[in-house]
Amino acid sequence: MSEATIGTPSKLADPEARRALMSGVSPEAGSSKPDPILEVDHIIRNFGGMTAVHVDHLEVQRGIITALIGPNGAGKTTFFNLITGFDRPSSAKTGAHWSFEGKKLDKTSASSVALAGMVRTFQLTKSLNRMTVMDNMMLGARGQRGENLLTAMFKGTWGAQEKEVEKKAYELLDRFKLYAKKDDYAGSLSGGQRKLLEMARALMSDPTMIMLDEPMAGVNPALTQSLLSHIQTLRDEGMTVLFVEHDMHVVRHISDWVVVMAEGRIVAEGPADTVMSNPAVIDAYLGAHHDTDLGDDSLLSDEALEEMAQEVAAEEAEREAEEKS
Ligand SMILES: Nc1ncnc2c1ncn2[C@@H]1O[C@H](COP(=O)(O)OP(=O)(O)OP(=O)(O)O)[C@@H](O)[C@H]1O
Repeated sequence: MSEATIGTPSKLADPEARRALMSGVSPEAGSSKPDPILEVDHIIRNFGGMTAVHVDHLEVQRGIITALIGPNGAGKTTFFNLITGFDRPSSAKTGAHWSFEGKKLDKTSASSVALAGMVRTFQLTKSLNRMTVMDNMMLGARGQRGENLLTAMFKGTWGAQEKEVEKKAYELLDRFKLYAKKDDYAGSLSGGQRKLLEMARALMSDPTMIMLDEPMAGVNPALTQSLLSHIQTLRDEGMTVLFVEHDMHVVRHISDWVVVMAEGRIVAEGPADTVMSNPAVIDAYLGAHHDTDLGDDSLLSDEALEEMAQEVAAEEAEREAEEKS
């Protein structure tokens, strides 16, 4: 089992080791993983008569970056909400189960999920915008593994604890290039800096797995590279990363494994290239009238365009021949 420790490289920092680890995994929805950190069974969420999520089985491999993709409305955010305890499955009483590090999380509150080591980033809300960067970081510690800290306050050991937490906050702000902004209001940060703060804040609780909901949304190109390398560094230090992202170039660039959702269900899994050429995945995106660029620029090559033109011409010729006969 690999431990996520800042600064210590994991054996999965080696791309070859990651490829070898996942090479035996079947690229099918719900496939078994060599060492799953998260296992989900029979999670269904209905809103009125509509089923937003219906996941029969999913395993997330420890120590790698897994992307959760799918067209708009596929159920990705609802699924994140369910497994992190921010929503309850409609199937709670009919067999919904999920476990993290082998520990059952059914019926668990969001704070207990975070306490177990699975944290998600949150967009900065209005009230968080009105707080300083440093206060946001301190809240990260309180909101996540806060019980210990609150107990410490009452026991009078708060001072020592707070210093330790402050030290960690400074280290993370330094690492995410936000130290100079520590006394600024979070609301004054740029889109990319806010994403960095969301990530840094989530790390205050020393998670084993971090869940990122669209980490690149609203980030300018200059900071995109920095965010991507932060995510890769976390993985290289042993953390498990699960992220939702619409930008397929980003998905192809950093994912070790991709899980595809459509209409609430997992429809495919596998390495990015395999998944994005899977007809079921292309259908899911086209069926959702989604004009997402699947990030494969070769699809736009002259040869590909020529091939498409030839196919169209052949179909037309066939139709004309049928009409004449
Ligand atoms: N609280 C709610 N009440 C009713 N319907 C909801 C609610 N939350 C989500 N839905 C519906 O559930 C479906 C899945 O939504 P969800 O936001 O999880 O999809 P998504 O894959 O995250 O989409 P996007 O990529 O656009 O963010 C959608 O049809 C959405 O309208």
